[in-house]
Amino acid sequence: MVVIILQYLAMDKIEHIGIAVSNMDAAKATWQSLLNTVVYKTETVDNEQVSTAFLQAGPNKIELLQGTHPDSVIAKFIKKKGEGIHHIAFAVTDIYAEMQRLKTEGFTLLNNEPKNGADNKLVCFVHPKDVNGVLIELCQERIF
Ligand SMILES: CC[C@H](C(=O)O)C(=O)SCCNC(=O)CCNC(=O)[C@H](O)C(C)(C)COP(=O)(O)OP(=O)(O)OC[C@H]1O[C@@H](n2cnc3c(N)ncnc32)[C@H](O)[C@@H]1OP(=O)(O)O
Ligand SMILES: [Co+2]
Repeated sequence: MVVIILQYLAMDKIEHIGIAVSNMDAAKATWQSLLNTVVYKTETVDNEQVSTAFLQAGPNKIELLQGTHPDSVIAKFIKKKGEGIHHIAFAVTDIYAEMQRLKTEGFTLLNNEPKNGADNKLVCFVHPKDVNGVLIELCQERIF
């Protein structure tokens, strides 16, 4: 029983890798050519000031992100570090329980409550300063 509970409170798999891009149309063409596939979903997430485009590579997903405002997190990131890998997102079964677990483990969460993400997810972010410089996103499927 303990094993099942521990499994429940864990990161299930890498849900997507977020890539910050400055020109979405050019980036979509690049990644479609690289992966020999087509973007399966585009979505603007206003509360994050980002437009996103998703591509599937086997069981894995690439999320292209472009800022929709000069002050957006993505625009700031590109200004500072240029285009590139922005975050790694993990799928979780219970984002509330996982957030609580990470807090007790001493990780800094960037939002106290899960927020609506792209691709029908509830999301939360973990500060890169606590994870060897890597921004981490937790994703739980939104049921409704
Ligand atoms: C939700 C839609 C979609 C989805 O999948 O559903 C998304 O993934 S949206 C993705 C965009 N949204 C976010 O990233 C939200 C969480 N991010 C933040 O809150 C900020 O970006 C934060 C706190 C990580 C950094 O913001 P801040 O204002 O502090 O910017 P600074 O430039 O001052 O950065 C401080 C410090 O962190 C380093 N940094 C910033 N971004 C990243 C990153 N993506 N990966 C690694 N490190 C990052 C930055 O270089 C600074 O480090 P320093 O050593 O002080 O220079
Ligand atoms: Co993401």
